[in-house]
Amino acid sequence: MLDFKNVWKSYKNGVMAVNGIDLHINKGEFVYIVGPSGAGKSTFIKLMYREIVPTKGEILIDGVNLAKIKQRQVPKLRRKIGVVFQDYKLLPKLTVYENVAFALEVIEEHPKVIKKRVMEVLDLVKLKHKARSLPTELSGGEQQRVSIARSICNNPSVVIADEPTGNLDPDSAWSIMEIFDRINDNGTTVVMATHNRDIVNNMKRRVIAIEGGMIVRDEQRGDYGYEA
Ligand SMILES: Nc1ncnc2c1ncn2[C@@H]1O[C@H](COP(=O)(O)OP(=O)(O)OP(=O)(O)O)[C@@H](O)[C@H]1O
Repeated sequence: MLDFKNVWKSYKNGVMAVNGIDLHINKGEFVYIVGPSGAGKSTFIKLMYREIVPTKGEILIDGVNLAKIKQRQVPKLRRKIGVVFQDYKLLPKLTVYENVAFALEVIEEHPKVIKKRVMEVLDLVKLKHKARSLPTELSGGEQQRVSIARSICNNPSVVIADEPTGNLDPDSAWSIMEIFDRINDNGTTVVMATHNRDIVNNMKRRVIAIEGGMIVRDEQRGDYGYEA
């Protein structure tokens, strides 16, 4: 479902952040992206959801070449992809319900469908009872659960997460991982950049290690492989 073919990315300042990556991820896989700080993980993740485009090479999601699509087609592409960030990126003046509904309103989903789907995903992340709360009234773990609900509300084929547990205490981090696990069990591909050694070593999945913008290791049920 996701292919990188000889992908390179250099930034304007000359930094080569991704150096010739070839990769195939199957539908339904769960993949951790690990590596030292500055290794190129975030760049790799941003390429995947077309926040940035490669300097060279091709990235295909479900056969669609991300470099070839026009700017106006990007929202359509994003329907296939859910994105979760370390800092949640919720809209502070909107309630939990409205934050999730917003993702469906922008793709002009029918109001009846929106209501049903928002309550379904809030139920999945166990936050139905907080639907009327503002993000500032929630803990960090709860805010991240809202952001996951938002990322999956339009049934994407892949959820891409950049350090989703980076700001959370261990208990909240594990509750977030349980949700990702459940999403993956339902058939959604999950790609997650993380520095969380404990999680990678205890919830075994495919591990891709990046160093200097290159894949240096790719193992099924791998270890984190670096000191914490
Ligand atoms: N917008 C940018 N402009 C120029 N250089 C950048 C930009 N973003 C990242 N870089 C550089 O590209 C390289 C890879 O950065 P990236 O953020 O992808 O690493 P990372 O593995 O995600 O690091 P971390 O674990 O610290 O988040 C680094 O040398 C970084 O300084």
